[in-house]
Amino acid sequence: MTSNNGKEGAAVPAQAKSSWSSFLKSIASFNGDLASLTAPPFILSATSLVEFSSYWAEHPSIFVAPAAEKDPAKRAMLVLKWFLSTLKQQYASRSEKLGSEKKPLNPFLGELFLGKWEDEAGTTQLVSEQVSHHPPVTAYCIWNEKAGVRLQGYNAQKATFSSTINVKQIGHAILHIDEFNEDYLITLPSLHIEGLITGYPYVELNRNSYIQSSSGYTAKIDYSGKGWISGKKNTFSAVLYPEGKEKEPIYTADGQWTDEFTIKDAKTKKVVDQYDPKVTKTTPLTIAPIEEQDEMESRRAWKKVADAILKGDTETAGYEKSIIENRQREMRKQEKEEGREWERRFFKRVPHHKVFEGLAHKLGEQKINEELTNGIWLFDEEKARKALKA
Ligand SMILES: CC(C)CCC[C@@H](C)[C@H]1CC[C@H]2[C@@H]3[C@@H](O)C=C4C[C@@H](O)CC[C@]4(C)[C@H]3CC[C@]12C
Repeated sequence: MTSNNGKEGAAVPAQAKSSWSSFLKSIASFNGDLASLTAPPFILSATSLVEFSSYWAEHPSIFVAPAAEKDPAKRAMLVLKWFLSTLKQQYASRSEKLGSEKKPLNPFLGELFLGKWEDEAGTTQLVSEQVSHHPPVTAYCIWNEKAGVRLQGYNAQKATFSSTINVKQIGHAILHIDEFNEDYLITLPSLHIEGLITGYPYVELNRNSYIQSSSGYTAKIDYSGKGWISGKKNTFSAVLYPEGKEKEPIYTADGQWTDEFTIKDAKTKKVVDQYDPKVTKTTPLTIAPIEEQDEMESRRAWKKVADAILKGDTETAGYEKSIIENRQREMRKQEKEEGREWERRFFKRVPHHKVFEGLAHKLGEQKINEELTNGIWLFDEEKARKALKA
């Protein structure tokens, strides 16, 4: 049950087999907080969940492409294309790289992941910050100044166990395009873990998710997987239609989010765009060398833990992790004594988010459940300017 690079059926060491079956027994009764899940060492990842925000823009050219499109319907189609192109990074990149999905490191309050992508799209910047620890919430902002495109959002996860681990994502993302003063609300799909029995877990997305634009277009993405009888892994089918007219689609998109997909004109059935992850390479994210990073930056803060996990040294990983956790406990105690709260570096809590509320209403979504995300989080440009200058 060590990584087998996706080749199932390889010999599994007896010790790993028995710790995996005890793990399976333990998750049947866990309480919904993924952070509290004690996974066997071989399923632990050396990467913190705060890094996952970068999956939104590993193809910067696709991320900024809608800003150059004058036609609003085509623009909405390009936003859908970008969203679909992020799914493989978000939900399958670990199983592809490591042979199976792994349990990420649980970020501490204030943990940061900062970087930028430099390529033909210019500079695209990323800030990701753990804005809450109980419940765990990550907020992020990704922007490309030249193109005038900005994505911001935050998310938490709530897990339940019923045959497998089922995860509901709480939160949303909003893409803003300056040129057209346009916003797109992106809802986050729920997911479940497949392959728990075989010991090579991977993510499958559930039901559907939406993209609602302020310009009056809705995209609905339906997810399906490999059934008992038919169907392929990681399949989706999407429609883009004028708001309220689901039966009158303008574009359709079909394929596998881990593989190729095609976008067609719904009337003429002509292919208008295609995407193949094997052809469209990702741009690597540039981050500061560890020694130049702030002490709150993820790779610097977790270095000793990550090194130990990669070496398979569980004892040292546990010891180094407890140093971080104890320091965090001390900080919270001190803040409580001083009657203050930890100051977030890039985000602020707001009472309402009008853009979200307006677009969510069009989708018939309920209000934001603030309790589940410890508030409504917005990128604070003022704070960011100061923090990035420092
Ligand atoms: C593998 C298993 C045995 C342990 C459980 C791991 C569990 C905590 C992981 C597994 C998949 C993770 C999802 C991941 O697929 C992608 C995303 C998208 C990203 O934008 C936000 C985080 C999220 C939802 C991860 C959360 C942690 C999950 C559920």
